[in-house]
Amino acid sequence: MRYIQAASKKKTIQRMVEPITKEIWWSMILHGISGGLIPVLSVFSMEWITSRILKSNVEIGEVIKIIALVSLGGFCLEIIKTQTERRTYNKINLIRMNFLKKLMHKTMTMDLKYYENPEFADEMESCIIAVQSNTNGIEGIYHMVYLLGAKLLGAILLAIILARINFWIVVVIFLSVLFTFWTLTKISDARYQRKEELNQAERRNFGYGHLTTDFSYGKDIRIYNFQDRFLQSYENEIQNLEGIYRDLFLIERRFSLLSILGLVFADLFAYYILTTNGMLTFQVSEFVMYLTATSIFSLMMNEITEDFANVHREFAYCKDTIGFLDMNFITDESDKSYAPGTPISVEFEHVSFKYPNSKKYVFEDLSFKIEPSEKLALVGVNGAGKTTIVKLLTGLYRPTSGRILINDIDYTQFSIEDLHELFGVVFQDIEPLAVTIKENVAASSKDIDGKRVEMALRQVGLWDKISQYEKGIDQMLLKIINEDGAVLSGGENQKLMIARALYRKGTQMMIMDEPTAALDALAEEKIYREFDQIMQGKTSLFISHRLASTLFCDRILLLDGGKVLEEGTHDELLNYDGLYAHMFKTQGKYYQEVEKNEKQASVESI
Ligand SMILES: Nc1ncnc2c1ncn2[C@@H]1O[C@H](COP(=O)(O)OP(=O)(O)OP(=O)(O)O)[C@@H](O)[C@H]1O
Repeated sequence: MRYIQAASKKKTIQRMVEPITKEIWWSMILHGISGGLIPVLSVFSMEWITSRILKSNVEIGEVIKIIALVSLGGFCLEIIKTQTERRTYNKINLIRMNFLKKLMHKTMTMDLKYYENPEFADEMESCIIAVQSNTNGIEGIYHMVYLLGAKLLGAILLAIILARINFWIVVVIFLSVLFTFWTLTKISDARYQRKEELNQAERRNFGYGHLTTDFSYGKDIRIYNFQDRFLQSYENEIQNLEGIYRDLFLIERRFSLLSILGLVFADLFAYYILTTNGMLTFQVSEFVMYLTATSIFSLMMNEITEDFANVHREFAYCKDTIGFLDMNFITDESDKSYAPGTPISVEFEHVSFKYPNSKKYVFEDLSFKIEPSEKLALVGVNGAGKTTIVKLLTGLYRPTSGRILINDIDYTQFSIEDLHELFGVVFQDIEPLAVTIKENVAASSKDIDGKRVEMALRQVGLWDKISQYEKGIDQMLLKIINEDGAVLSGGENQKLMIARALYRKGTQMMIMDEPTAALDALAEEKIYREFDQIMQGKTSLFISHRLASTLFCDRILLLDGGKVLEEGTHDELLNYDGLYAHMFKTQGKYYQEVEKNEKQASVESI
């Protein structure tokens, strides 16, 4: 793998043993002893019962007594075995959930450059596989190892019994089992080697499933007839997966045939020795006992082999998960705190940047400064790099070269938490979370100041709407988790996100990336009018395609070809008569025409 390094065997075992509590260990011992004695009891009971039945003067009462005692013993052992297993099942499940929690934390805190990288996502899939199921991965191994104790003890005791007839029976069965283990590991190794291909195919399959079931794509799929296109692509994905599975199946078929041959040979050998040696030396009851012991031993050894092979298979994924959890995916981590308490200045100093998987630079040698409390508008054509500037400024990505300074200090010196605390950001692709309105605004579930939530909602003009809900700011949003959740419109969501940026106490700079794109003209006009009050004197960066909306800003930067092409106030740039003036006039003409058409339409309708 390129990004994630699997942990060593030793470290993986260490990490997996750490969370096992004393209670689980004791349960395992109790389960192992009770489960291990059951097959031995069955084997001896055959001898006890047969010898009584074959006596010339059969005493039915005695036979029934033995059957009753054996059944009672078996019942007690079975109860201990199943009860200990049941009680421990949930505890093992919790261990897996804790691993999953750590993985979720890692995923949510790692640098965005990993999160946005599909190659990384494919590698991460192997780590997720190990924590998302009860029967596979980490939890699967715990369950299998837990159950193995009983099987191993049973097999050892039976091996001791069988070794009394002929030591070679045990040796041959053991060798055949080793051979089966080898074949099974070959099969699982083949699968593991193709895991990235499989993950990639599964990710794309999931992607198509998501596309067709996520209702936000529903309208476009129907209107633009994407159905055939998606079904065709999905068909290709099925064929791709089928190809991989076919290759794996061929390997599986070859090795499983070999393993079956090994097992048949071992069984034939054991029964041969038993019949040739045993029939001459043993009584019938002993013979029955050894016959039963041989078949149970052979079955148990097969089960044990399969369990070991499964543990071997799943362990490979666990090594990836532990490796992932132990690795650091946060760059330039500093624990130095920083809380200036006043509006900040921001400076890009000869910054060059390209995305990790890309050869093309978005900027080369970009320099500009935003003074404390200054309101700067950033404009430019699509793809000019405006959002990338926000990602760099907020530390979601770091410059490839050059420095970003906050209050003249290199921002890599501050802890990422403190850096994030400085910014109230509203991105263009906004999505509220499926929690209450107040949690959405406060971005927290604890210590929420209801008054501040209300004030922020009033400032963005959303209070009238929210106060109409019976539960007010305690109303849940979205229907994914709560079917009574409220669904806000695109513009209302955008207002909610602005309210979130305003709520934060530590915010010293407001960043608005197309914050009004989904707002209606009245709401947009109101927000601009009240922008000074909304921004509360904070340093502000405002990105918008509607150039008229930049009028209230102190300065405008026009970004083009990875450089600052023009810079100045709105009037200065109009006088300069460059690209900004051209864009503004074109937009102005468009808006004037729309306005003219609307007026004409209303006159005609009268
Ligand atoms: N995660 C990414 N990986 C690789 N390239 C990216 C990534 N995100 C953006 N880009 C590329 O970086 C360039 C700048 O993108 P950015 O989103 O910053 O532009 P923008 O000016 O905000 O565009 P718009 O006005 O359309 O929102 C684009 O060429 C885009 O394709």
